Amino acid sequence: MNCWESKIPGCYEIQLRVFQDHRGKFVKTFHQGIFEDQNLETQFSETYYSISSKNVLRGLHFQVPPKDHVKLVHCLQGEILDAVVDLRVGAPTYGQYETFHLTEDKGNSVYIPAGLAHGFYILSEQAVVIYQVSTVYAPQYEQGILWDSANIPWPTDNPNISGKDSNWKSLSEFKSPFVYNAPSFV
Ligand SMILES: Cc1cn([C@H]2C[C@H](O)[C@@H](COP(=O)(O)OP(=O)(O)O[C@H]3O[C@@H](C)C(=O)[C@@H](O)[C@H]3O)O2)c(=O)[nH]c1=O
Repeated sequence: MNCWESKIPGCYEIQLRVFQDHRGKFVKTFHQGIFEDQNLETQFSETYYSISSKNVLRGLHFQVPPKDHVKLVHCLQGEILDAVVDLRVGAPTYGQYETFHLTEDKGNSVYIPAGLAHGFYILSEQAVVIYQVSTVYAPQYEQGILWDSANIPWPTDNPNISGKDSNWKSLSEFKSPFVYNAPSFV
């Protein structure tokens, strides 16, 4: 497993090892020891997946404190444009986005620290996206920002989105409760 920090501190792209043979593929998406070695969260509380068709956009979502959480996102089937926006007040990248091209073929994941909004757009005919999150789903703490309010270069202006996702506040209207804790070095 290789891990690269993106321009957003604490947000990583992870390249998994893909074993391929005449039967197909074998990919391990999480290994406690390796995550500990990289100082990444290892206590995940829930795992879930969604199946979406082309042109669907889900997001941009997050849970606010005290139910905020780390997300580990992996595209099991198909191809997505994954995006995060830094909502941590005081972060050097506050308000900025980063995108990742997650595909079944590459076998890559995104590790998203608490305090980032997350969403993705489906590039393939269908995509299956699986997540691990470090706190359980708490609908009363679930919030979002409008998908097109953070300058993310989505491939379309007219994605297929849920009613809920069309009604979030824009990034500029959102009062962030997240505070950036810079990593401390001894
Ligand atoms: C996220 C979630 C949803 N649900 C329910 C609520 C609803 O009835 C149904 C679909 O929920 P949503 O419309 O919120 O699903 P979706 O828009 O796919 O939400 C997901 O979007 C991406 C971008 C993320 O980052 C995820 O963490 C999650 O927020 O599933 C749960 O029961 N548990 C959960 O953890």
